[in-house]
Amino acid sequence: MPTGQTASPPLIDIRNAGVFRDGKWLVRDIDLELKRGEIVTLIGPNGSGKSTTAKLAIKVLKPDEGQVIHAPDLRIGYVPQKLAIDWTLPLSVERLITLTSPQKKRDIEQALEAVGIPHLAKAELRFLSGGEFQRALLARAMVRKPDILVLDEPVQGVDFVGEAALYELIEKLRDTSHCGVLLISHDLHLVMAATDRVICLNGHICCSGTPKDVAASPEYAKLFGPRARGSLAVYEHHHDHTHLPDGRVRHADGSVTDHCHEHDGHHHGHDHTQTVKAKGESTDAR
Ligand SMILES: Nc1ncnc2c1ncn2[C@@H]1O[C@H](COP(=O)(O)OP(=O)(O)OP(=O)(O)O)[C@@H](O)[C@H]1O
Repeated sequence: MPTGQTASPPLIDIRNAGVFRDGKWLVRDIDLELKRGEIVTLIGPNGSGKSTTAKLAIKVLKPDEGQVIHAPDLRIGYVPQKLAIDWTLPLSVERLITLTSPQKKRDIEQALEAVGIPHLAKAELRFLSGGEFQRALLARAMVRKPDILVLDEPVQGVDFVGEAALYELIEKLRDTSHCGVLLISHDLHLVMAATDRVICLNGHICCSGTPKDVAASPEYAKLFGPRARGSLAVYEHHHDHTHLPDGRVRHADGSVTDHCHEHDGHHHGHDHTQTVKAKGESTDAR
């Protein structure tokens, strides 16, 4: 069972859903479950229906066939792809968080603390870096204490190092608040290793599975062609040993023992050294 996932019913259950607009199906045959503590990432080329699927998931769009079922009283934190903001007007981070609904000062402080920008409460949005701005948007979503966090391209305008840091933050938010996370990755670039499931869209679900499975799947390779080689990178923390499902421990040198070695450092999920594996290098995705 993936990290943090419980046997509870899904928070969101999309069954065989489709959206029909202007005489065509934008997406069709979408099946997707999101449980508490799970991270699901949607990937796919431009126009493949990622945002449409996310909007379907949060009921901003109604399915024209199939159904979308939410757990009772589901609270959603949504970080949209674009925000309609008049950038000529001064707008502080604090104000962004309270724009659509008032929030307690303590809750705002906690949300900013959780995303690592407690010092930027009064800062003007237009002067923030890309990474700081995305964190402000995350704080705005987290202040509502959501059951699920839906992030439509949370790393836009962020450089590679910042991107890895943001993925690490999202993983941490999932761990501390135990919410479910639906993540849309518009650039086929970096998929968080903490992702339990990747769903590759192309108007329908082209393939799905763990990041490694998807990177190695022929459907994925067919969809992205030569770009697939090395372009799906999986962001991973470096672990010097891994706990196997049967309780044994696999070490960095490949050996397997019943217990950790005395000198073993970090357990799975606690080492923040960053490594990135380009899956195309080790698979024959092409
Ligand atoms: N309301 C709408 N009416 C008609 N067509 C739409 C509507 N919304 C989206 N589309 C079309 O549906 C397709 C899927 O759009 P969507 O925004 O879901 O794709 P996406 O995978 O998120 O793309 P991108 O990576 O470019 O953001 C696109 O061809 C888009 O032009």
